[in-house]
Amino acid sequence: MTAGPEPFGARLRRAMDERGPLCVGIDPHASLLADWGLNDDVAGLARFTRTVVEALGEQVAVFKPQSAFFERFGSRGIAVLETAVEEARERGALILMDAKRGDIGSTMSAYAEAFLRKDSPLFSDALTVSPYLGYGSLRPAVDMARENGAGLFVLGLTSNPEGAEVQRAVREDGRSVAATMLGHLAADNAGQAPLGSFGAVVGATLGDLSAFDLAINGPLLAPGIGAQGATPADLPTVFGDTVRNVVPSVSRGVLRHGPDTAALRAAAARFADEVRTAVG
Ligand SMILES: O=C(O)c1cc(=O)[nH]c(=O)n1[C@@H]1O[C@H](COP(=O)(O)O)[C@@H](O)[C@H]1O
Repeated sequence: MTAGPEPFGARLRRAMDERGPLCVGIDPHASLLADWGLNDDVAGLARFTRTVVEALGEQVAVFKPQSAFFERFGSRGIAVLETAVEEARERGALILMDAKRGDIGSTMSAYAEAFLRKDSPLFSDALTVSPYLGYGSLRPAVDMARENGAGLFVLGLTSNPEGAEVQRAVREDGRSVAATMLGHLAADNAGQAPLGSFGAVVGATLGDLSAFDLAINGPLLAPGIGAQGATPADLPTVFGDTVRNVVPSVSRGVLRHGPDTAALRAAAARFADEVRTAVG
């Protein structure tokens, strides 16, 4: 029997150990393009993206390109994204595609083919997905991820205040929706070592979450650091004992230091140092 691809969770753990756990989001907002002296067009998008990948591709564990900022330029924007995925991989960074997909199971398998099948042009190490059509609707993506050594990050407790009305809603059995999603993730990660491949997105902005069991044996993506007001020092309060599984994510907080390569590297290094100090 031939061994399958190395699971995402194992690859992520190694990258976090070697490079530190920081994830830098590639979010080419029109306002950032302007601040960098670039036009809000495909050439500006390509220049911005290449600069970030070249500056940080050998420094950070994970890049999280935000698909919408590429999609807004149509097929030529997607081509820039494909190139970025390839160039980031050459530099050893993992790609978490932030496309927040979620649909009925039969359509979910098409999304899974687009992002999680090894021979797809947009094959990513992991994908953000929304479980709000029911966790079971994500099954084709879970299966495709397993087959291809990829992973998922499921929206659990998001960093924005509006998320609470759905995620903290309490079900008939007394459990919140978010707690239910975390339970499904723990089941999908059961028995995996050193870390499961199915993560939750849990905002670093949320304060004490001790009411939730975050011990899902999988990674916890923590956006909200930097522009949304959270800092690495908040991580122990939010994540408690699970803080070692946290992948802190920063987009604008790093990107606003560009286009100077040295300044981008220094900004990412500062966040990484603060994370190391906070997490130990
Ligand atoms: O899934 C995400 O990445 C995500 C989930 C969440 O709860 N909150 C959140 O801000 N994000 C994403 O994380 C990034 C945050 O960007 P900054 O606020 O610029 O660091 C954006 O790409 C958001 O879409």
